[in-house]
Amino acid sequence: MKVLNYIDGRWMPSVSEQFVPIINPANGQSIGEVTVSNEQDVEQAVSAAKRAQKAWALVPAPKRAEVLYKVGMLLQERKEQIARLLTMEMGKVIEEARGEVQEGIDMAFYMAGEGRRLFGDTTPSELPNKFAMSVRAPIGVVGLITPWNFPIAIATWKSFPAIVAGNAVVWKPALETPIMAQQLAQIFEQAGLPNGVFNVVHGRGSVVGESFVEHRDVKVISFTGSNEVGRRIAETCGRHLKKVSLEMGGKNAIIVMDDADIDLAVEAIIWSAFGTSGQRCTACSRIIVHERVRQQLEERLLAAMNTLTVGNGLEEGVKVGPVINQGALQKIHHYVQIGKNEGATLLAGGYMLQDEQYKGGFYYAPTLFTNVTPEMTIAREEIFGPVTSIISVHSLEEAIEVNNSVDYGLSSAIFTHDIHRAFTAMRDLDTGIVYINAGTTGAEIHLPFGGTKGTGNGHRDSGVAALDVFTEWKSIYVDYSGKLQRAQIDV
Ligand SMILES: NC(=O)c1ccc[n+]([C@@H]2O[C@H](COP(=O)([O-])OP(=O)(O)OC[C@H]3O[C@@H](n4cnc5c(N)ncnc54)[C@H](O)[C@@H]3O)[C@@H](O)[C@H]2O)c1
Ligand SMILES: O=C[C@H](O)CS(=O)(=O)O
Repeated sequence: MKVLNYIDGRWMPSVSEQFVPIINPANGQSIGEVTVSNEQDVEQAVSAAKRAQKAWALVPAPKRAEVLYKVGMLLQERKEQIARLLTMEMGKVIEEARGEVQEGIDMAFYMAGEGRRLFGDTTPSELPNKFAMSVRAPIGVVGLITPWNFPIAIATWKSFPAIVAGNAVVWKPALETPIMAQQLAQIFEQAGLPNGVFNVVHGRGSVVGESFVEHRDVKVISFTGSNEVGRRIAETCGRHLKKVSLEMGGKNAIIVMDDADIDLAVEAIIWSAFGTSGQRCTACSRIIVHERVRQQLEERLLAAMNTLTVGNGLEEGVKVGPVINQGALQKIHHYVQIGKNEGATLLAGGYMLQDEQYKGGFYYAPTLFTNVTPEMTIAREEIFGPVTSIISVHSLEEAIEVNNSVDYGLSSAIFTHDIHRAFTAMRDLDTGIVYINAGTTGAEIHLPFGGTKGTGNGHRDSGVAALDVFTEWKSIYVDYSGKLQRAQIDV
């Protein structure tokens, strides 16, 4: 499989003529190659988008939405095929891959509906016979930069609202997962989106990403990825006074109170900590447990972890797939070493899986630490792998304080049957997403998605809030009095 750029409705290799292999993390084998672009390709894509956007913005929003309905139907038709490719390219197990494609389908229909709403406001004027309103106007060319862990869902969270609002898109997907970008571009092509409204440029962040962050005709950057890269992008956008939406890492926690349903909490922890091999921004990487139920939780958690099968995500019964590449494997293991050196107790895992059945792939055993303190590195930094840590507390107040003590603020959860505790946690947990009696993962696409503190810069993906990123408010006054009326003049 050869993955090319998609620019102005045409499939083309980069002018660089360079390709790199696409690696299946389950076995280390190449499943194709992808073109590696440079600044010239970006220039071409941005000019195409700029030309196309002018006409696209004039198409009425309900008509723009019709393309998204078609996109939703095509995604639905190809759900299984795309999900299988997603597992081969990124490694997540097939049931999760199907779930990710479903997120894209849901987002298509949801955002298509927004084409018939795209609400503005009417507001009474201060003056007689004068009408005042505000409308959402498209911004122009928007640049999307996305990670490899949700290579299709996150692209739909961003591109669908951008397009329905009348913008044109230039997208730089992660170089690890270009096949998903190709699938989405093919679907837009087949759905009849006019040429140039949706463009994909593959390449390295430091070249392609930076060059369109710097580009004067790209008016908005919507980025999802690591904190380090997000901060760099924000600095550049700041210099150019460019609007930027950042969705970055997390250090999410599940709080288990002494009145919790422990079996339910264990089920949620298993799913949130080890699903997608812990490579979710919302992954549960801290378990903050009331000391009275700590031992019970540890025992049941270990029992549940023993039932987890690690392997190729396409195989029946596999619950935990590989991590994305060798670099990720080394980074995860490094954090495990730090955890041990800083005095945490390793209860399970802590090693790479290298038996014959895992040959060539990038597999890490689901790992559980206990006796972790909030100051330890493994309790503060994003590991992005199947590693989670138990921190013991003595009260709800302490649990909330520990939850809030990290630099990130994406998702948190509490297990309790006490309505006072649940509502107090809902109010005081300093994260963009709070779950009561559910794990930290599993966001629904019609609610805003994003976080506080180091997780972002106040914008949100998903839900109607996504439209705030891709539109600008325009206030309009219509004076039908037939005379010049002046506001702000005292007569
Ligand atoms: N908050 C969220 O919504 C959310 C969702 C998923 C993943 N994430 C985060 O993403 C991270 C994992 O993804 P990753 O490893 O792909 O992140 P990353 O930051 O390394 O890369 C993200 C994207 O940025 C590009 N990039 C890299 N350097 C760049 C530069 N200098 N200029 C412009 N673009 C550049 C990459 O090529 C890629 O497309 C984790 O930190 C995870 O928490 C956040
Ligand atoms: O990052 C994308 C995921 O869908 C978010 S969640 O883990 O499902 O909440």
